[in-house]
Amino acid sequence: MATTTSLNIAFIGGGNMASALIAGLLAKGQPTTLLHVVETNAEKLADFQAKGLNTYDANNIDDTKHAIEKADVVVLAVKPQVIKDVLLPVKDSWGEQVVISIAAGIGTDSLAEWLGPQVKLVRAMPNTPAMIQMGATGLYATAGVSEAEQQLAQQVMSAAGLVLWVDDEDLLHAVTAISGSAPAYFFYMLENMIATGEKLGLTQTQATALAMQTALGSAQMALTSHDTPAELRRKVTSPNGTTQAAIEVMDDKKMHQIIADAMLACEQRSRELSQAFGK
Ligand SMILES: NC(=O)C1=CN([C@@H]2O[C@H](COP(=O)(O)OP(=O)(O)OC[C@H]3O[C@@H](n4cnc5c(N)ncnc54)[C@H](OP(=O)(O)O)[C@@H]3O)[C@@H](O)[C@H]2O)C=CC1
Ligand SMILES: O=C(O)[C@@H]1CCC=N1
Repeated sequence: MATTTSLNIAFIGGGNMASALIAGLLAKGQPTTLLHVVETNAEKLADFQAKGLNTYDANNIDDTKHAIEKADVVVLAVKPQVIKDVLLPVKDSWGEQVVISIAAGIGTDSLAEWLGPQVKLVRAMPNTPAMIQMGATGLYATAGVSEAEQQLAQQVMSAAGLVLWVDDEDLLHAVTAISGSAPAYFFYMLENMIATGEKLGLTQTQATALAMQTALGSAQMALTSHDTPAELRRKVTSPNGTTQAAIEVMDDKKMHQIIADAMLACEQRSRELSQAFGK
């Protein structure tokens, strides 16, 4: 089977998530000459062109079709709000390409209607740490996608980090809540820890270095330890000590409930996007 480095991969939409995935692919050795980006934004196109990628003006339907025709794999990386309008004008352009949609919420029933039922369709929910090959991606393949085509999609997305298949499309809403959107939860925690560190007298540089190294160390420890996160937490928490004082505030303010509510809101919003912008 072809490796990603011999595949033509086209991105329709060259924004934040496409840029993160492209960075992952480039780091894995994907030649720029085999990467294609279709975008409306001239500045973004110029940036990709300066890096040696092939670029196409999305305002020109023929240009978009040209990119699709060249590609073995096409990643749909536009906002859920516009994906239908992007796909319908190029419905007659699809051949053997494996199409990977990363649009949050938009179901394969809608996508198949806009692409045509013959298209080999995979949905993915990646996250932005893809940029440093530390991403986590949930994947779902529709019935018509062969084992080899699934492997192809997996190769493309695994350039970004961990990939994990779900066999029920509905679970992609949960994947969005636990990993797709979740880098933002951790960044939010870091932002606020750093701000409070400064209020406690540390410089911004000191607070940033200490908070970030602690996030990295904790994640690495949780990944490599035989202990569960709950056990690791207990090992930091001396009876009646400093950590207990902090955790008691989190418990009193029902932080566990805040985390659960936030993830449920995320999952629910993904379902709403599916209703609002699906067929
Ligand atoms: N960001 C994230 O962490 C994640 C995002 N996703 C999904 O990825 C998709 C993209 O999100 P994100 O990268 O954040 O969004 P961005 O807005 O950064 O990227 C979308 C890009 O598509 C461009 N665009 C708009 N219309 C068209 C068109 N007709 N043809 C081609 N390109 C067009 C936009 O240009 P312009 O700026 O000019 O409008 C923009 O550059 C979404 O569907 C989102 O749900 C999934 C997982 C994680
Ligand atoms: O916020 C969003 O809608 C996108 C999908 C997952 C992460 N970002």
